[in-house]
Amino acid sequence: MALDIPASQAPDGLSQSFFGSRNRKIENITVLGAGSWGTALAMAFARAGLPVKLWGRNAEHIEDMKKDGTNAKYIPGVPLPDGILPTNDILDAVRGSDAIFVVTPSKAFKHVAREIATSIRPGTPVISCAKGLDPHTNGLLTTRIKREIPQSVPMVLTGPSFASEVANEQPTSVVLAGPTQLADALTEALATPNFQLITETDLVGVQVGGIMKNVIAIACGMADGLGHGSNTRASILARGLAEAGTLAAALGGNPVTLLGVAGAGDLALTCTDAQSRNYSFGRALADPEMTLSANTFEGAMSVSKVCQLMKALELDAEIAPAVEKAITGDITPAELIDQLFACAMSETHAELQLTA
Ligand SMILES: NC(=O)C1=CN([C@@H]2O[C@H](COP(=O)(O)OP(=O)(O)OC[C@H]3O[C@@H](n4cnc5c(N)ncnc54)[C@H](O)[C@@H]3O)[C@@H](O)[C@H]2O)C=CC1
Ligand SMILES: O=C(CO)COP(=O)(O)O
Repeated sequence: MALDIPASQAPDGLSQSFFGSRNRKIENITVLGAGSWGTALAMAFARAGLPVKLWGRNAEHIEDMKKDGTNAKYIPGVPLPDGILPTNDILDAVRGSDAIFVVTPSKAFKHVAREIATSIRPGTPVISCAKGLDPHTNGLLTTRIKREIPQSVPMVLTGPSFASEVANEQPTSVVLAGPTQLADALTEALATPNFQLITETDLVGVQVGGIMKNVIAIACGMADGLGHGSNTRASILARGLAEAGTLAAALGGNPVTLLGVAGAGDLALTCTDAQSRNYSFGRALADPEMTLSANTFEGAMSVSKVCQLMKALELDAEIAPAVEKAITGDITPAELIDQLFACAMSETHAELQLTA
């Protein structure tokens, strides 16, 4: 297995080159991926007053969006604000862009990054908004961005943010991680009272928070689907936070980051709310009568990769391996709960270690 572990911070020089001698500002935005999260983000950015090109791969879907003035498939009932230009031409979408948000599922990152690589200006922020691992390497998505588009500045947008709530202007805070000067400039351009951006420099910690909350939410969904109580769910959630902390530290991130919006915040959201597709996926494993309408389950896609990564890093893990086994059918959801509550918790797992 190829291990591809990051530090992924852009060299200072590149983010400096964004501002450069022509004093570039954030004046236009590109969003790649016209699913639920891409569309909700495009709406938030357009409400901040910036023109947004919203690219989707399906030409018919894009034509429907232009005709109807809404994304009926993913965000029904919410009109697209002025300033959003849906397009099916990915190169036109990224050419001349000041910031590119990649909002496809993780599995598409390599292909999308390769397609746009030669059309990106040096120093342009390319911001991962997905919450999974690169399936080709088990590495972080910022590492993939850097590899495919070396002249770009990889960044991350993550945190507790159901797309439909952002689209409906519910007050929301997300984290924007990357070099400080660029993160500040993007925050100034994009934040509104109902869509706040918190800047952060720990690219590794925030990505691990987003990846792991999806895996832990599947376990919480199983517990709830079996009819267990809030105690059970809270225990899995807290132990999942610790498991995420060990992974973040091993990859060079700071476990303290996991206590913030992009860790504990997103876990609290995803592990307790039926709006979450990952939580619902777990519930459906425990309750075969339940049907699922969505089809993006990042936690289910990434759990085996997370397990391989943790094994390669010689980390103890309880929840991710149990979730993997429950998905492959090696254990039942009831056995998952038995396993998690039978195993004696080591000190590392009992507490989130607060030093990197
Ligand atoms: N929906 C949400 O509330 C949030 C989602 N996210 C993350 O955003 C990412 C995208 O999720 P959603 O937009 O929710 O999924 P979605 O299922 O609503 O939409 C996915 C979009 O990606 C497109 N797509 C799929 N495969 C592709 C490929 N190979 N190339 C190009 N486009 C492709 C689909 O056509 C669709 O437009 C995921 O990593 C998810 O974890 C993060 C925060 C919130
Ligand atoms: O990431 C999300 C909210 O922060 C969305 O979670 P799901 O992918 O589980 O729906």
